[in-house]
Amino acid sequence: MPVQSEQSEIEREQAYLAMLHSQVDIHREKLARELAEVLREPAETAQAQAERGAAVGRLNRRLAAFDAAEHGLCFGRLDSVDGGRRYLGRIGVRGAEEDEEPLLIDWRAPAARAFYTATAAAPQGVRLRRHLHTRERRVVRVDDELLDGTAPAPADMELCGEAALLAALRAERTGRMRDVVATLQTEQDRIIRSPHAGVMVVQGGPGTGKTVVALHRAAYLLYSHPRLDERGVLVVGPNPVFLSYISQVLPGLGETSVLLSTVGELFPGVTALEREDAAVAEVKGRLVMAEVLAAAVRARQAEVGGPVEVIVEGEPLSLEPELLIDAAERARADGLPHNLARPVFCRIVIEELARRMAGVVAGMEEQIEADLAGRIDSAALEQAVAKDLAGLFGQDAPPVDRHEREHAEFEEAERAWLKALPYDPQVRALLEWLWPALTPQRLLEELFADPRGLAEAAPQLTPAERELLLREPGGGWTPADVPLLDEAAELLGEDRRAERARQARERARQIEYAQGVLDIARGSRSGEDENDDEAELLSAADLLDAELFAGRHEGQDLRTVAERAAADRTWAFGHVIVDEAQEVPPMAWRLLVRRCPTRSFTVVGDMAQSGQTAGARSWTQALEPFFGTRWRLERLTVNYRTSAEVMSASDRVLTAIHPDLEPARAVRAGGVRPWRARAEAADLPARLAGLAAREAAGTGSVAVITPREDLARLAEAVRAAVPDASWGREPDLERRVVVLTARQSKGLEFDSVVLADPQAVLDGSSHGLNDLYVALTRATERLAVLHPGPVPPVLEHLEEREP
Ligand SMILES: Nc1ncnc2c1ncn2[C@@H]1O[C@H](COP(=O)(O)OP(=O)(O)OP(=O)(O)O)[C@@H](O)[C@H]1O
Repeated sequence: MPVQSEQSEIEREQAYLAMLHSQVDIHREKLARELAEVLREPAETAQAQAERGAAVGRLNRRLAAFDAAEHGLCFGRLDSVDGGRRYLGRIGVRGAEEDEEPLLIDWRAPAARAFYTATAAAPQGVRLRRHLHTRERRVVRVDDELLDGTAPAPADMELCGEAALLAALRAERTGRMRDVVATLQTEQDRIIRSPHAGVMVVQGGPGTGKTVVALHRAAYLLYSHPRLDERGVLVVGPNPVFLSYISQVLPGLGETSVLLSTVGELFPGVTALEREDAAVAEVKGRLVMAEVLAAAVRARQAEVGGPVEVIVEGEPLSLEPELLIDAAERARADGLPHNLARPVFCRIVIEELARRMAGVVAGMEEQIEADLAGRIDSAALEQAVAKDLAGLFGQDAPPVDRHEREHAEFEEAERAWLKALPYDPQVRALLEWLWPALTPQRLLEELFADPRGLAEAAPQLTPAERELLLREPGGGWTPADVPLLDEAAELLGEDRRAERARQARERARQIEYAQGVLDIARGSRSGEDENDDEAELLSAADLLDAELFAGRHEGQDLRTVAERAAADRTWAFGHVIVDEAQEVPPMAWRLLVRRCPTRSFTVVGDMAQSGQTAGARSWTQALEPFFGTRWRLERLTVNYRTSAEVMSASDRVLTAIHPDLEPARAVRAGGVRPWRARAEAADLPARLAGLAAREAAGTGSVAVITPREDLARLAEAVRAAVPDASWGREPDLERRVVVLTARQSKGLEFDSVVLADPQAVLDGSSHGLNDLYVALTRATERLAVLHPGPVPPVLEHLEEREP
């Protein structure tokens, strides 16, 4: 487009953008007023409170969407062959009149679709696609694409909005992923809008936009299924660094009903920060652990080797194993989890003990009677008793049936024991031993501290594998423990009676507090109500007020859906997105399926990037145990991140991992050629530091990727040259230079990558090739490899240079 006409087009679009922003400002103000009004209104019944909570949530979400659209509000325009024109943006904007055509169409609306799918070959009625590049509220450039057949046919792959896409891809990385609503590509759009309700798996090589697709799909689903807002979407990533990398994308799209989490953060109340050996985590992740835990719970249910004795009021009672086995079977009969079956078991045992105690007492009485009978003339005694009774009741004295009396006495004694025994310390100790009330934490700690118990619960594991699981209690939790805790929580169930009693006490306390507040308020009134009768009436009425007053402060849960979901282990999400899904072990899948009983999943990953020691080799192997064959596979084939040059540097590694996996096609060529250099082991830290400093002086972000064992030493060397460089458990991705391991770099990207000691990365784990592949494919522009020894054969083809 000639410069002058581009300028006038920019001005024209500027006017439209300014009008859109002023319209958004009006809508935003209206919403803020509505929100203030809702918050001001009293809500006294539970229903009113729930309605108010829902209204506040809805208004807050809409406000967040308006706020998020402040930047890049409008990014596209479609002109149709019939003269129609539509503007596209991050949100939909209506005009002042209800029936007016929308001023801006939400990118997720069906009417926006052609923006992502129209091509020169299949223009779908579109004549022109325009990308608007904006900075704050200003239009700075427009890119036009004519789809009327006048443009030359693309040489290889047809890109949608090529100029805008390439500009976005060339932009420097900031350490935070951005949304790409303006440049989504057709194959990505198809997956994002897929109506498939079940499990969708997206396989794609590095940089093909799997994370992009997953996050935009979450936004799309929340838009097209408004009810999903109430249940929220869970996005699971491999580690906190990755989550912080993607954390801005969905809020930037105005979506707040989303919880980003690692699997290790999904058990409220447990912070799983401990590290452990990959071999231990691998055993904990196996599906067989579900059986092991079930057996461990079973072993805590009256598994006794012989009769069990308990002394009640000095009386030794013995319970035979058959009786206990029978009681345990009856307690389990309804399929209740352990803690909920416990009261059933306890009741059966207490009934038995009460019967025995009543029998013991009756036996003692009989014995006394028998002893007396030996010494007293019983006929004379009965005569004397009859005479006494006649004296009391006249001739109507009730006849005495000895058996009936004994039976009634027995029953009464039994009832008394039924009441008393649950408080008897010996009985309580016995029941706690036979069928303890267990928390998931206690079950796991005790199991992993008990070699014999573990051997009995886990015969499927080898002694060496069981040895890996053993540890002292109290050592903290690891991420691999979390799915086990979750599994245990399901097997144990939660006896909520104590919690309900606590809530009742809490409510009584609130009412008492409210009453106190009202009393103080009343105390400041004039003395006119101080007539006794009236005071009596008042206090009853005030109690009602106090209840209402207390009620005002409960039930008003104004937390966001994500906050509520994060605090509730039993929260059922409307949809779950699993990124880097090739990393998810089977036990974690069980947990995730429980978090979404409707099994609505988007699963994205790349089998070639699996770092799991015993990871699955295929999606079928990974998913079949949980979803059977009920999942659909989609593929992404174009690599948007790395240049063709960087891609070809990693080709041989991919072939070594999976000869049958097709490498993704790089979207752009002509970048800097990757290179390698030999650096003697003793010189490696200094050489690496020098190279990092040189790269840092260039453009964009820099990652120095090191073998795990050498991270601290090499990171400190880099820091000596680049003091601002960040490394550690959660490095700051917004620093110019970040030092990390290949595992930590999963899912991330940097303008420049310097890889240190590839052979040590290869030797560092049984999945060394996969780790190396991940490391090489993080670079968008520049890639350099420093190798202390001979170069690994898979990297021999890189150009050799002086470092
Ligand atoms: N349509 C697009 N428009 C602009 N940028 C895109 C597009 N698709 C992907 N990208 C960019 O390509 C890069 C790689 O995307 P993403 O991280 O989603 O890939 P990935 O398949 O998850 O990669 P990996 O498996 O290596 O983690 C990101 O910078 C992303 O913003």
